[in-house]
Amino acid sequence: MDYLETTFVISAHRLDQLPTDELPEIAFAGRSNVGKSSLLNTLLNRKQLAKVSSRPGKTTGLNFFLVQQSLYFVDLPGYGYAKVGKEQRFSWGKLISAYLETRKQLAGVVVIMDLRHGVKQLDSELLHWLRRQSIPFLAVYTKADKLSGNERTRQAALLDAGHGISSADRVVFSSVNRLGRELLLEKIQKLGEGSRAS
Ligand SMILES: Nc1nc2c(ncn2[C@@H]2O[C@H](COP(=O)(O)OP(=O)(O)OP(=O)(O)O)[C@@H](O)[C@H]2O)c(=O)[nH]1
Ligand SMILES: [Mg+2]
Repeated sequence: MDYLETTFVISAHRLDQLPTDELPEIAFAGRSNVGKSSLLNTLLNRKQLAKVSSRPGKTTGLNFFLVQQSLYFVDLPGYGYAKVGKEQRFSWGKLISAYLETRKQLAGVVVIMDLRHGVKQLDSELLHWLRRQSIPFLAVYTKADKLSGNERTRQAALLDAGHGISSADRVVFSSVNRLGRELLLEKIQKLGEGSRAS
């Protein structure tokens, strides 16, 4: 799957701005600066469709991309970035959790983590919460280009064990060399087919 027809639809800052057509949605979540927007661009084969920045806190709304006229990819603001004001952090958090909690069309969440880092508290909390809510998810360990083959295997095993994730439910990925892109697209398609709305 190389070219995916995609259009940017809306950057929503309130739930009443979300699309009303009831297509399934796949949300992309993770710590600030982990590479969510880069991953979306890599999946969609577009350079700067989702805005990328080396400074954390780039994505601020729920950004909806319509893919192949059939589902939405939703780029979420990152969590865990200390330098945005408390108030802004709180309102993002509220928006994201309200969205994840109430959205019927949400088919699943792709949870993106940095392959170089160990288990992070906020990622653990999100994964626990998704399990409790019975929201299907996929884990992605990104920035794999920064590690050698051996280190990749070791780090992936550490994250699997730390988060209780089976190797079939995660993808080792890189937006720089596109490692894992095909596998992730396949898994996302499966996630979309199990939509809560259908
Ligand atoms: N080496 C490497 N760098 C990456 C990769 N993915 C993202 N980056 C870099 O990481 C930084 C953050 O990328 P973004 O895609 O903006 O991250 P984000 O998670 O969307 O960030 P927020 O929207 O601020 O939460 C940028 O400098 C990217 O170029 C990757 O796979 N490998
Ligand atoms: Mg972003």
